[in-house]
Amino acid sequence: MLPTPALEIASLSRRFGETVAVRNVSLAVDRGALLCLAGHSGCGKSSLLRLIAGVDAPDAGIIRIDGQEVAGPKGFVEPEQRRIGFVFQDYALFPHLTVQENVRFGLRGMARSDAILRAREMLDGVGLGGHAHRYPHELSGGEQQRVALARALAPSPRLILMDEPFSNLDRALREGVRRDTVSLIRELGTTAIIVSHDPEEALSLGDQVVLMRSGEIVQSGTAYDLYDRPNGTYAASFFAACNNLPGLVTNGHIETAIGVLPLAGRLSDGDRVAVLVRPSAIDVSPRHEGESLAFKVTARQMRGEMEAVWVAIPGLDVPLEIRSISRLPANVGHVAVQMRPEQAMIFKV
Ligand SMILES: Nc1ncnc2c1ncn2[C@@H]1O[C@H](COP(=O)(O)OP(=O)(O)OP(=O)(O)O)[C@@H](O)[C@H]1O
Repeated sequence: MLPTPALEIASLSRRFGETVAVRNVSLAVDRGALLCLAGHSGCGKSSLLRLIAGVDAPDAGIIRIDGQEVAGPKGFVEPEQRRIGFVFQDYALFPHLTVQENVRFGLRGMARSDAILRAREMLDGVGLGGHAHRYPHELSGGEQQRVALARALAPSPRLILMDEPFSNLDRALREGVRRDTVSLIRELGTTAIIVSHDPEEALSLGDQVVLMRSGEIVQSGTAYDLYDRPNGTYAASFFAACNNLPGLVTNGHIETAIGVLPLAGRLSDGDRVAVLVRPSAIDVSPRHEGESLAFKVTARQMRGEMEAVWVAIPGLDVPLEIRSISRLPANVGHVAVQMRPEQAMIFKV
């Protein structure tokens, strides 16, 4: 028999007037797994998190935690009874309580001496053992985030929910805090759901990534599934900018403005397709004007590790964007471009 998932959601919906914030969402998260909920602002990520936490109730559908129905036809389990930890975007620390008291707040009901020991253990775990008696305003943003994490994890929740937990940190700090957070969650074996609108963060964080749009799940899978095998143009473009080339199936292959691709999937002559190619999946090399397959460079931008190059392609409305790690000569005016066929994503239109 398969193990019971830590969280199971079936056909969940929540509507606010005309707006359907969550529409027929179903998903399962294995115990100890980390799921990242990704999507643009307003797609329903926070609404879904609130339903799981129990601070809001669904109009339809079922939520089960460790096999126990917490929302659905059998009734509704109050948030305090769900044993869920929550880390808010702004951390929501109590300003008048010390760091240790903030962590102990999550341990109401435990004997005082045990709570102090547990708070100390958690603060050591997030590297803040020496800051126990400080107040939140005496901490940096990264330290406040770690206190919020320690507070949420201290009561050993069945599930931890984190709403954009890294978005208030500056870029230099974010990656380190992200790594430490994930390693602590993994060490404790806690099942976690992290909301992010940042595509790179979503790909790097979770065992499982769920992409939402207008309250619905667009695609769910590993980061590799979503990035390498998106199920449509929306998922392909969400995780990285793509060039969108119109293609036509002709004589058993796909013709585009920058070359021909072998036929993939169930397509036949005359079918129109969208060929999505990431800027990094196109090779570029110098050519002389007038040579066959020489395209004009319209702009270049040095980005350090790579260079962004835009190239005018006859038949395309917008210049083709290429990101190249090999250097082009400073005075290059025309280039040849070559897309890597295995990295082209083809969708019937
Ligand atoms: N209490 C509410 N009353 C009315 N509409 C709501 C309410 N909560 C959410 N919505 C609407 O539901 C939709 C989903 O909102 P939600 O906050 O879940 O999105 P989100 O993906 O978390 O966005 P963000 O990343 O900006 O936080 C939005 O259109 C929002 O305006």
